[in-house]
Amino acid sequence: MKIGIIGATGYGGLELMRFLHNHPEAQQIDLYTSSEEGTLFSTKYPHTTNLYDQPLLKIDQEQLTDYDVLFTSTPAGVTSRLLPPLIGSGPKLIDLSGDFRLKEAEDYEHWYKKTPAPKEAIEQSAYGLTEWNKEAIRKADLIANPGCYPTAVLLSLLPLIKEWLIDPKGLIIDAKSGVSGAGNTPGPMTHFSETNENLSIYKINQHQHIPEIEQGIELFGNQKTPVTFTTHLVPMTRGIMSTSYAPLSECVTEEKLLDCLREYYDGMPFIRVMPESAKFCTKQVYGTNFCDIHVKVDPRTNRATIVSVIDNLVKGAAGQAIQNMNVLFGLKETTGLNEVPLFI
Ligand SMILES: NC(=O)C1=CN([C@@H]2O[C@H](COP(=O)(O)OP(=O)(O)OC[C@H]3O[C@@H](n4cnc5c(N)ncnc54)[C@H](OP(=O)(O)O)[C@@H]3O)[C@@H](O)[C@H]2O)C=CC1
Ligand SMILES: CC(=O)N[C@@H](CCC(=O)OP(=O)(O)O)C(=O)O
Repeated sequence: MKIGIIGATGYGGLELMRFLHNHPEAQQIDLYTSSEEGTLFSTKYPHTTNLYDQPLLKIDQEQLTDYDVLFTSTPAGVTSRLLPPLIGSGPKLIDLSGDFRLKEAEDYEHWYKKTPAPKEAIEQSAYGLTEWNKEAIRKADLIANPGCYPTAVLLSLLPLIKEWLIDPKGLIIDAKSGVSGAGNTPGPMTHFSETNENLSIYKINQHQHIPEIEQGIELFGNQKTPVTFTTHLVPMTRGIMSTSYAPLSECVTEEKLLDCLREYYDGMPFIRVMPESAKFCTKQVYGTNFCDIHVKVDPRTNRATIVSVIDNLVKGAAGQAIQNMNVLFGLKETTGLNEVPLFI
């Protein structure tokens, strides 16, 4: 397979390369830049010496049709312009940004404060939450890879919402992310002296993933409701923990919730519904494409606490993107993604 990566110098791009390096079908990987044409990748990132000693290429729209797969891992607002002319021109397009995730262009404009992609392009894209949308992914030329937080949130809640075991109307989702979620451009929020030994809450009621989560609940859980979703920045590099507090439907027990999750995700290699005795933390999925889920019921309040963890850069970005590539090309979903978590 001939693969191109646009945004290769960013965190998502780095993770794509790390996994594609060991992917048996990846024969050629070209790396594109908008700002550092000609620079050797390994000069920019010395940890890739002898692995990626190749110059970064200038983005040339005509050359891009030459690939089997083109990954784009760029800031919001780039691919809404770059990709529409490429749809159906040859390569399968897998976009890690938020530009094609929201089916209503007005929602994108409202939450991202940017001009949306053309409506026809949005309609042609498939939302890449792999475990829930495989049929559409297989047929699509453009995959809108999900956001990191929505991946963790939706994977843990959708089976329970779909089966009416919890009531999404009373749902409160409390999520925390490591700093790499903000990408590789340093800013006031990610500066070491302001993140180290600190905990911040941010974008209260304004996070761009709120409409994506609500859309996922409607599309796959068949229920339309606004949700409360709040994000926090934790002084760690990788990882997302999503903790949801959900009112239970009548006579629902912890066992019933666990059975539902286990049944839905039976045979799905990256979803692990963890036993009660397990320790539960972000490091148990560090560097891998796993999403681990843990559930507890409080009979006193009749609420469930539903927790999930992912690595934001892997299942939340590059790993899920490669999982989608595997689905698109009829490969085993785990191809190139068989990592053991880096726990210590
Ligand atoms: N970090 C995360 O955990 C996750 C990120 N995402 C999304 O994935 C995308 C990439 O994120 P991330 O890798 O963290 O971001 P980074 O900021 O780390 O990297 C983005 C890269 O995009 C390239 N770029 C910037 N402007 C342009 C442009 N105009 N045209 C082409 N390329 C451009 C830059 O490389 P160069 O200057 O060399 O062109 C840069 O290295 C974002 O949309 C992000 O929201 C999604 C899920 C999780
Ligand atoms: C820690 C941190 O800042 N995380 C980012 C994740 C953004 C992201 O990856 O989302 P999009 O692709 O939808 O832009 C945030 O909360 O905005």
